[in-house]
Amino acid sequence: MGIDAGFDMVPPLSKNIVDRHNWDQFISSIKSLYRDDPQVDIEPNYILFKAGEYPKLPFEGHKFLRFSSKISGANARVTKVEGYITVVTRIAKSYFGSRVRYWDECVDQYGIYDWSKVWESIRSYEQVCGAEIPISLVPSITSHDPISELPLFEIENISHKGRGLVARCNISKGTRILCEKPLLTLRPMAPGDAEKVLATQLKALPKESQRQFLSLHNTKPGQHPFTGIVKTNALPCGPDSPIGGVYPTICLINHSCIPNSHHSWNNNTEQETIHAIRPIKAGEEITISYDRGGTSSVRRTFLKEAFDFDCHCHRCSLLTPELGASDARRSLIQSLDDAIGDPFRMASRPKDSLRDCSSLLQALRDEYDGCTEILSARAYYDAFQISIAHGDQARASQLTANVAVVTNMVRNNVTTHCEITFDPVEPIGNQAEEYMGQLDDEDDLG
Ligand SMILES: C[S@@+](CC[C@H](N)C(=O)[O-])C[C@H]1O[C@@H](n2cnc3c(N)ncnc32)[C@H](O)[C@@H]1O
Repeated sequence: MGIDAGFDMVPPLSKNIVDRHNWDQFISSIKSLYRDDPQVDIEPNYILFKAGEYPKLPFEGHKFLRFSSKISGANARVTKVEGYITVVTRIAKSYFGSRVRYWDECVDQYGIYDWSKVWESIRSYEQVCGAEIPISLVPSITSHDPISELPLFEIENISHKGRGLVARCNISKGTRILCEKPLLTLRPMAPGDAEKVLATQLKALPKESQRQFLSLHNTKPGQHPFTGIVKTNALPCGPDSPIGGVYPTICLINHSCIPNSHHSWNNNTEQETIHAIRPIKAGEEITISYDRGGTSSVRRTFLKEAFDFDCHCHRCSLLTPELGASDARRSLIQSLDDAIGDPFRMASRPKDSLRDCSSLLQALRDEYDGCTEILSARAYYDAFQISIAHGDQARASQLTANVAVVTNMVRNNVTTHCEITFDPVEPIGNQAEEYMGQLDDEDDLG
């Protein structure tokens, strides 16, 4: 008997690249913190804390459920196991946030997992899982022209932009153009540290992958060349992920403020995927968006500061009157989006909020030449939420057809979503939009 304390990882980590990356960083921090501590041993498969009940941290994060020990009794007092638990918990929280559930039986808190499961997980630390295929050796999947069996694109020099991908044949909307595993991934850190980490990662790659990485564009060559390549090319591994991935072919795709393709991270396959979001003609450049929207001056400033280039896309190359008209539409989109996001307005004036959703959809269509499924996703979702919040089941159910298609997009974030299927679904809408438009005074909403 005795009193236990520790933390559980809830839910457990998976084998995906993001979890693996975070766990590796966490283990490195623990190793360096306790490098000179004679009571902490680095065993072949885990870190062993020789205190209390000798808790362990495995090198394979997906096996981990609990870090704990009895914290009462002579043994524990002598070996200060409580201190290890406190410090390891704090560091784990900095990497995994609320997934780390601290518990302490002294104050009637108990772990989430059954002890039988925990013991089973600890026993599994002894065996190492089969070696994983290094990311860089997994080939990319490139869609092919069904007639010629050649890839759908070629790499060409593009005026003012360096290299880029150009469609070899007509590509229809929804086509998966390319799918790649990252050559390497990196989380934000000081440039000096990043350079060292990247040098180590690069060294471990096969020669061909090293060559691919080093051949990528670098807007900031100089003191930190590897970091410069990552800054110029990395795409986030998932919505809002701090981890960036660098890809041999996807990183050759240039930016456009009216892109014809979309990039998304698939957490299950750990691949970045490029889909056509509008029909692309043979000879047309394949482009994605690096920016966050806004008027041309906002985009220009962002692209210069974040990526150090002046945009030469079709939209930014328009003459003043057309560019001015585009900027006016972008400002309208921004103000409608802000108004829809106002929770007080949504609660007190739902009809106005729904009208804004409808106007936003129209403004998006005007600005993006009719191809707005991705950007429209949130507008439909917001309209659905407003209707549901006000008990308007009829309108909400009209919107569900749209929401069914778009929730996937919204759930995965409208800007960098994953796992979106671009089946040739009739754009969400027409019926639901008409229904949203019927906002007359007799309407029972609000
Ligand atoms: C990820 S790389 C794209 C591939 C690059 N063009 C190459 O030659 O390797 C990003 C760089 O491409 C160029 N680029 C991308 N989109 C551009 C655009 N719309 N206008 C001008 N340059 C662009 C910029 O130099 C930018 O730093």
